Parts: sequence; C-alpha cells; structure tokens
Amino acid sequence: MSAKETGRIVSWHGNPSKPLYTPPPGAIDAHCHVFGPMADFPFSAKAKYLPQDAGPDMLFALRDHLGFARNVIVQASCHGTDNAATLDAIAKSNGPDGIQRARGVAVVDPAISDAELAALHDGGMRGIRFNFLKRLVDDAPKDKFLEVAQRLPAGWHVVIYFEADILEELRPFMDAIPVPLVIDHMGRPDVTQGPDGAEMKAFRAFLDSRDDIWFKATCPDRLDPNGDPWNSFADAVAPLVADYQDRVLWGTDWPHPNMQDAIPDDGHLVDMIPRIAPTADLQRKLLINNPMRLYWPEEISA
Ligand SMILES: O=C(O)/C=C(\CC(=O)C(=O)O)C(=O)O
Repeated sequence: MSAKETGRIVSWHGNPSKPLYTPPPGAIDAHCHVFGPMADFPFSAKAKYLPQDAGPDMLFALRDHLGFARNVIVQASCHGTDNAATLDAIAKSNGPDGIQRARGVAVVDPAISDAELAALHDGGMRGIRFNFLKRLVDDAPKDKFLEVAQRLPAGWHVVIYFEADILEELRPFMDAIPVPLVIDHMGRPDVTQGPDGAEMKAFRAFLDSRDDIWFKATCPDRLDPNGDPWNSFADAVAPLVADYQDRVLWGTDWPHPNMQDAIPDDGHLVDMIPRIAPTADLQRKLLINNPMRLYWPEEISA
C-alpha cells in the first residue's frame, strides 16, 4: 500500500545522490533514526507523526551508499519511550567481526529502574534524550528528567533537543545535569543571522559555560530557509566547528522526521561536511575521533 493510502508519511529521499565528498574510513553518522518496521515495533499512541517504515536495512544501505562505517541511532519521538525498534537496529548492526556498528540514544520514562537502564546499556545505548519541542512531545518534566540524569550508567550523556528561543529558560536545568550534554542541531539557531548573530552568540556563551557541552552541526535542511545548497548554514556553522572542534558531531538526521515538504538529498548533506569542516584534521575529529569518544570509548582506551 502506498503512503497516500495508509496516511503514513515518507520524509526521506528515494534515490539520494552519491556524495562528491568521501568521508574518511571509519566515519560515523552520529544522528539518525529508525521508524519501525511498524508490524514488529508499533508507533507510540502519543506519536505526533506516523511515518512509513524506515528500518535498519534501509539505514545500513544508506550508510554504505554515503561512505560511512557506523551509526548513532537516536530514538525518535514517534516510538515514545519504547526503545525496542532502536535496540533491534543496533543489534542488527553487528558486523562479522562482532563489532557493534551502531550505538544508540534512548528516550525513557523518567521512572525507569536502574536495572532497565543497565539493560539499555547492554543493548548499546550510551545516552538519553530530553526533547523540549512542543510539536513533538506532550510534556517535558524537568524535575523528573534531572532525577534520572543523576543515575545514568557510567559514561552516559544527555542529549537535549530545544529551539533557540528557550535556551535561556533551560539554562538552570541544563546547568544542573551532572553528565556531558549533547545539543541537537546546535539548539536550532537562526543561521540567516550569520556566524555572529544573536542566537549563535547565545549558543557560544552556553558552550563556554562548561567544557563538557557537545553539539551536533546537523540539519542544514531544517535550519536554512534558503534551501539546498544551504549557504547560510555553511557560513554560520563553519566558524563554530573550527572553534569547538573537539566537541562537535555530525549526522544525516535520516529519515528526516517531519521534513516531507522539503526532503533533503542525503548525498548533498554529506557534501556539506567539507564546507563546515574544511581540513582533513577537522573532518577526522568531526566524523571519527569525537563520536568515538562518546559512543565507542572502549576502542580508544583498548
Ligand atoms: O529528528 C530530529 O532531529 C528532529 C525532529 C524529530 C525528532 O526529533 C523526533 O521525532 O524525535 C524534528 O525536528 O521533527
């Protein structure tokens, strides 16, 4: 049945181009999702969008097509706090060498037990995500989030998704989180303001407040209203990557939830990498060293 018949949305490109840029061997797509498949992993009753299936086979085919080696799969809001689809994708990522080629970020009910958190760790999760976008979640209880952030498995971090207009409001909450923070899509600044715009400046001040705040230089398609080739994004984000090069991650954001009206070509997204990280050294940090430190630290210290 087609998406039209089922009412389920397709938000990803059916035939993404081969990027001109070749990522270095071992490169990690550190922000992507899986949807379903619904027959095995039904969507949450509270889901704000109902996508077509975009499961692990599709994700790993795209990974190979784009020239990446590993993925960090972030639990998408359409699956609520049931992480089964993400855990299934991580389990299916194991290579013949036994290396888990995907790790994940979970979304949990803050009342989750310590034993359940440990089980998520065993399944490949290395962090939890707090989503503050009202169009995606019904509520975001800061007090409960803080409680669970204080009892995460060792080495975990907290991913936070918010829009620039609530950065200041969230500061006391974020300042109190005792583990590293990873900010999705740089907290969605208005990139048309340029690298020295008010929202970029506010985000830099936040980064300067702690040296364990990381960010994802992701989603030109969401942040740049001028569209592909996303020149405003490149201009605003390249200086940020250069100045905070040891705590920045990159990802496709595939299957691009809610982007059905402006679906990006994933090959073009990959071609943004040399525009925001122009040297081989920056690219190695962005695509390998930094995500390895957060998601596969045991391979670094081994
Ligand atoms: O995937 C993203 O990064 C952004 C999303 C979707 C999302 O976060 C989710 O469904 O959990 C968005 O802005 O709609």
